Amino acid sequence: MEPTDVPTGYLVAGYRITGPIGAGAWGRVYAGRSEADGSPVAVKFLPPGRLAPGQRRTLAELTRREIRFSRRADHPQLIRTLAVVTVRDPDRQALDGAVALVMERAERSLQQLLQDAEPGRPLPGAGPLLTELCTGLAHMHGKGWVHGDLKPGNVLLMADGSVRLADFGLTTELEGTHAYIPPLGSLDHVPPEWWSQRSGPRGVQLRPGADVWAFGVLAHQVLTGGLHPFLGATARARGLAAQAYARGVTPLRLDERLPAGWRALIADCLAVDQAVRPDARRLTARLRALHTPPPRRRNRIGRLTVLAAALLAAVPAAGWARLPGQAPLPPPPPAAGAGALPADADVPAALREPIERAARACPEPEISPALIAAMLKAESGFDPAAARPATQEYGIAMWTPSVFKAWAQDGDGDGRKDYMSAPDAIITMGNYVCWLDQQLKRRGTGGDLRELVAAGYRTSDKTVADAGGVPERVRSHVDLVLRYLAQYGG
Ligand SMILES: Nc1ncnc2c1ncn2[C@@H]1O[C@H](COP(=O)(O)OP(=O)(O)OP(=O)(O)O)[C@@H](O)[C@H]1O
Repeated sequence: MEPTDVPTGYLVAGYRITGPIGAGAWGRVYAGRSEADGSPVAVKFLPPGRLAPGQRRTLAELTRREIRFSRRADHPQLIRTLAVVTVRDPDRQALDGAVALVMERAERSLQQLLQDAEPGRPLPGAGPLLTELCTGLAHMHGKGWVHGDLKPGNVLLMADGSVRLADFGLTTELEGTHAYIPPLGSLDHVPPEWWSQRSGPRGVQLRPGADVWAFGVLAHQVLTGGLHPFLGATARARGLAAQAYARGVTPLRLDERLPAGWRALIADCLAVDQAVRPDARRLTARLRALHTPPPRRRNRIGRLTVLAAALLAAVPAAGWARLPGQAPLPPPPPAAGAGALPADADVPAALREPIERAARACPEPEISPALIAAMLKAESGFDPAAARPATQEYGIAMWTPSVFKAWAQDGDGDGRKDYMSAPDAIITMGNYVCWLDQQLKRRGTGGDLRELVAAGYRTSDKTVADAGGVPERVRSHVDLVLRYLAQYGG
């Protein structure tokens, strides 16, 4: 195919090209800047080129899909397309008629990150990265779309650390239970059913389970510094190994360093029968739970802590000890009385144990009993029956029921997860603010993390990160939390 060489300084749709980023099978991507405000962009040129008829048809189909889905993609984890134009430049034949897709610019791709990774070790921030990615996938599936080409090269990492799913050239819309795409894809990430399918006039059939399979492969790569779950020197050999597993000839052999929870999640994604692969929404909830420490019963803490200390001492360099997504290693025990709420604090006696338990479950030092107590007092004045129906906030921690559902923990051990139960609401709050704290650290948002967490609980981690600190509209609430925090010795 004729390459689309775009010179530095070239102007397209108000964006000035500043240099090449990379090339894919069908197009080239360049860095650029907006002439209006200097903001960085990436511009993908899909060439008009002189192609063989079959190639031309495929390119036209990919371009049509890319334009269609890029324009409609509207989610924080899907790359945003700012403009789509057809280049008109009769003086440059190779460019005249090319389609230029102007997108927000990422810092690098997951593919690049994996190339530099140490085999066997999880990438830093692996758990939150996979969770964010899965949120984007769940959004697409919720709309009835299948991405169709999920692979590390199509997962982009932004300057603020957030993740975007990109490249909608093979994205398609479900018609009933199936969709159709041209018979293309990354051999390393296509599911086993892809290999055995005959391509009909509309291409090959696709279901959301294909994306879930690809996610399982990708999760294995992210959690093991790039190792593919199926062994082989080439993508085709790995594809054959995946097919042998699907036929029951060989068992699934995931990297043995993977902790049990992650191993089970990946194995579920790599189920041979695509009907039993988990859906992306459930997967997101499982991912969240995997990289936030679960609450523990008080009488088990001593035993678990001894075990954790032994494990930490035995595998200090294994990499897993630092994986944010790994729950099994509990934090070290608090020294007697350390972190406990002052005896004379106005925290109701019945709430002290769940508050201290919630804080202990989080390895982040900012998430102390004093902070959780201060947040609860500012939220509801410690009233388990509090309700603000106008804003859909209920219970002692003022949970919005739909948000609570995604994070819910059973704090009182009655087998139910109920935001009107104070222990359930408090333990879930601890779980959520622990994740918030980790997200804010990962995004590098500057400021006092306790303030940021209190603000994030009222808004979201993204709102706080975008504001670069406490957003003005929650300032007075955060000040209240800080006042109570000081009273509780925090
Ligand atoms: N919005 C973006 N910001 C920064 N880099 C990008 C952006 N979009 C794509 N890239 C990078 O540009 C390069 C080419 O991307 P492109 O989507 O054309 O191909 P690919 O996904 O690498 O391969 P293929 O076309 O075979 O799927 C890749 O390295 C990709 O990470």
